[in-house]
Amino acid sequence: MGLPFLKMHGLGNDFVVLEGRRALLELPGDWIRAVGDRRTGVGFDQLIVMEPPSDGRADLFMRIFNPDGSEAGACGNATRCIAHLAMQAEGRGSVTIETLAGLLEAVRGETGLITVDMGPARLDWAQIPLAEACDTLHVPMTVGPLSDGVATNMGNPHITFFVPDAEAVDLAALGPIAEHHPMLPRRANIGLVSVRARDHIRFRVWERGAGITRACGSGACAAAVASIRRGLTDRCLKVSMDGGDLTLDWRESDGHVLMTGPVSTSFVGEFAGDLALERFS
Ligand SMILES: N[C@@H](CCC[C@H](N)C(=O)O)C(=O)O
Repeated sequence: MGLPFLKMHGLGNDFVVLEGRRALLELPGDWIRAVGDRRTGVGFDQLIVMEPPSDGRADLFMRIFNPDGSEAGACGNATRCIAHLAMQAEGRGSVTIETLAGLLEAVRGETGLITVDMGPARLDWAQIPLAEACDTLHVPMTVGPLSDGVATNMGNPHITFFVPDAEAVDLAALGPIAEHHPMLPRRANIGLVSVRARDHIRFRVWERGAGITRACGSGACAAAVASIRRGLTDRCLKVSMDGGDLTLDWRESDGHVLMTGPVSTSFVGEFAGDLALERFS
């Protein structure tokens, strides 16, 4: 039996989306890695499985896998994509999505862009988590020219480094070293920020378990929070990535980060693979 999938992306950060609400999908790690590898499979930055929610307040649960088979707690760009699918199916303008990191509320604005409340930025060293107690505004970790980073947990761990010119940094070489640095017991997504104005930053990312991607929603949240904490930008700003722009707002009243951006559907496909499917009763 074939397994249908949707290929979607948010600003070029691309996803294979599977329907797992009627039948529990048992996805072997080897299968995830083979499908995620662009040389052997359809390829993705993240594999997203829609599952039934465990919390009655949520419309659905979103499970997130990286192409190396690891599971992530948050994915901002995919949250917009899944929110779009759920809103379209229900004919509604807002939905609540459950993730490993918590409940995320999403609304479609008049322009068609989707805003997700990505929840609070977690800033304590143990919440990131880091290997030892330190000030997360100045993480004692150096990788080549990258140092004095800012650590943020947005449901997943991020280290943001400020550099004069993000384009000039060899992220392909430095990203994997930083991702596996001993300060990061659960690894981390590695971001580079160059500040362009009080309301605009340039952001490049090396994603944990995925490598360089064209955009990272949770990384954009972390980059915005880091820039604001350092006093380099205002609380509402544009984050420009290789794949396009997101608008970020770190709300003062509750410390939640609001992320606004677009959603795209690329194509519908079907895996012919022999996956174990366990029917819900
Ligand atoms: N693309 C994502 C982040 C995906 C998860 C990340 N690689 C991790 O392991 O934490 C986004 O848009 O936020």
